Amino acid sequence: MYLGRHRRRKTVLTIAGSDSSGGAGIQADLKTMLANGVYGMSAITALTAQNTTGVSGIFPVTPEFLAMQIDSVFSDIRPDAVKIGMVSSGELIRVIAERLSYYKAENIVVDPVMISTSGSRLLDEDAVGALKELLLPMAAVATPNIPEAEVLSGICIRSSEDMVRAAEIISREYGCAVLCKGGHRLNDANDLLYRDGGFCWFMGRRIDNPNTHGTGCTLSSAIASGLARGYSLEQAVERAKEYLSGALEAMLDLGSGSGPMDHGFQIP
Ligand SMILES: Nc1ncnc2c1ncn2[C@@H]1O[C@H](COP(=O)(O)OP(=O)(O)O)[C@@H](O)[C@H]1O
Ligand SMILES: Cc1ncc(COP(=O)(O)OP(=O)(O)O)c(N)n1
Repeated sequence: MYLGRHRRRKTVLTIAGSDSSGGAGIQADLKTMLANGVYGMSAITALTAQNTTGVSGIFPVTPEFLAMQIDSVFSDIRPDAVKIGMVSSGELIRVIAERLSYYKAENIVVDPVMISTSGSRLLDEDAVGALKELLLPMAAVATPNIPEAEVLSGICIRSSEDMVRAAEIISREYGCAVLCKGGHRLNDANDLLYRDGGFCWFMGRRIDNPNTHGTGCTLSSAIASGLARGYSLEQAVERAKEYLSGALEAMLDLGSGSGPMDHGFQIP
């Protein structure tokens, strides 16, 4: 029965790879978006065959088909934020940059995914250059983990001071805010946000859970959801870390490798 009432939700587009095991990539992004109160949409850059033990194959879409997906979304339901995850080639990155600048996309969160937890390389050499040159300058925030921040800044990170220095180099070079994630450190889960020449720490509680597949995808999608809903970057990061900690604390245990988190932990 039509009651004449219309609801509007904020919308987020994820441009990323599909993870057949559902813990990272597009699948993690859409679950995170639902749990964070936004309507999620997707443009798939590649299919991956993977599970908790590793990635056995990557099958990229053509540049034309990626453009078609982005056009289909923007021409109908304009996203309030865009999250970019795994993009395996420079050619696909160029398509994304061109289409997003054509549509003047806002609130772009770039997760510069390079290597999976299981150690598989998820992008080629040419893609790193294109990512730096084309995607980082469009980002409201980039969210490298420590190994990715090392590649992007060209310095070795061994301490929290190094995290600040790396984030500063990336931010100055590419003109975006940088959240350097500390999940790869052993004793804490503190992330560093560098923006406009200043920085602040987001102190996380370290959760003793070996199942961390997809933490980066989840965090960046939750940040994009917060930005779409009108939160400041700092508020969006704070809320995203809270959500991620809850998903880790739920202690889901699936698969024989590093398993996924419980994205639906708030659902009874
Ligand atoms: N064991 C953990 N306990 C709590 N937070 C964690 C843990 N591992 C990672 N995180 C958090 O997950 C997010 C993703 O970080 P990280 O694992 O470094 O990225 P990636 O998944 O891209 O490698 C960060 O906010 C980080 O602090
Ligand atoms: C399709 C796909 N995209 C991204 C990743 C990597 O996920 P991420 O959350 O950045 O990293 P980990 O927490 O798994 O290290 C992936 N595996 N697959």
